[in-house]
Amino acid sequence: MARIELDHIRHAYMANPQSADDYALKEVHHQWSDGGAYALLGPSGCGKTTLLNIISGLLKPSEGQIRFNGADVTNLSTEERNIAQVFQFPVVYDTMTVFDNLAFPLRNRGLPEADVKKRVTETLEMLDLSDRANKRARGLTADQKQKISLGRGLVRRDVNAILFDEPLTVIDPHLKWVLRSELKKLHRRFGFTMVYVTHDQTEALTFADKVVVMYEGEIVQIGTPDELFRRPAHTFVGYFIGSPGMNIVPIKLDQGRARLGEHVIDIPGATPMPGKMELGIRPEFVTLGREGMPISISKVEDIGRHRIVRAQLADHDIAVVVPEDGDIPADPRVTFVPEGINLYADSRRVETRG
Ligand SMILES: Nc1ncnc2c1ncn2[C@@H]1O[C@H](COP(=O)(O)OP(=O)(O)OP(=O)(O)O)[C@@H](O)[C@H]1O
Repeated sequence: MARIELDHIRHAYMANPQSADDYALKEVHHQWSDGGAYALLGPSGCGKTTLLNIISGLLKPSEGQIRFNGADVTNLSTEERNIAQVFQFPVVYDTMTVFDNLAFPLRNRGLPEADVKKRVTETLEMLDLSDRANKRARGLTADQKQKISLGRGLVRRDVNAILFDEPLTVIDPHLKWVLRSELKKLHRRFGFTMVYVTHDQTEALTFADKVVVMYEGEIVQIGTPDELFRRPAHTFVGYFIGSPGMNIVPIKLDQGRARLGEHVIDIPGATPMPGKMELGIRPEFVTLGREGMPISISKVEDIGRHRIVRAQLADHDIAVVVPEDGDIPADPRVTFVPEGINLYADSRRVETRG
């Protein structure tokens, strides 16, 4: 398996790009560790597939260098990079048996038949396909075929990385959960370097050690699920991760205090900065009660374990998470839990020395 270094990578699909907006992938400069499980998460069109294809070798970046364990692979093909890939739709040889489909990449590399048998049998068991080993792939359901594709990616142990491009799209919801847990187990057992593209936050957060959040051609944060929740580095991360997303309200910042409309919120250590200032606070860190800033409630959604209160605070929409048995007073007010407050200047998080 390999450490993947992305050294000042940029990519434009057009010839002669002029400005940053002409790049589908703006500058990416990161190092991903050997054996890491990374999820590339972001909305449609943010550049996930572009970055994945650059790693796999399907696409040569307009600028920059990509290295595996220090060796430059920028000009190498996928084959030469020794990468396994699993795509959104199954890639399966219909006329071969399920067993032979999985054995194919191993036999191709001349692995002794006894090892082929051992690996394939193990992988079939993991994917719960053992009883179909000798059946032809033709006639299997779409999700069984996709399991074969996953199996073909996982059966090899010698690859530098396994790349997954929205691999569970065609899988039914229950099986999705099962396969995600299996992938996680496999990762722990074999220490594969895995890169997994998805636009589904649940999928990303349950699969990955590190989630790489992309937005408009940029990596805006790489973090653990907990870091993305507590300290979103960009307002987009706050909004995109979490359900509901982070509340983001414009503020004016003085030394140590933020003004939100006529309200004042103490933020020790905060200093005024140039740029558009915003305060971000997750609905879980807003306390509803009889003290604090008055809100007007527009809706209460009961979602079982807790309720989501939708309200206006100083003319801005906010969401508040209230425990199932929590009180909603007639004159509702809110306070912000200090540790849940994040400050943003032009959408980027700024540290306070509170
Ligand atoms: N072959 C191409 N030629 C020109 N533009 C492209 C090409 N492929 C992608 N793009 C553009 O590059 C940007 C990033 O696309 P990309 O497919 O990497 O995004 P994505 O995050 O994977 O989206 P999705 O989740 O919809 O697959 C988009 O604006 C897209 O229209």
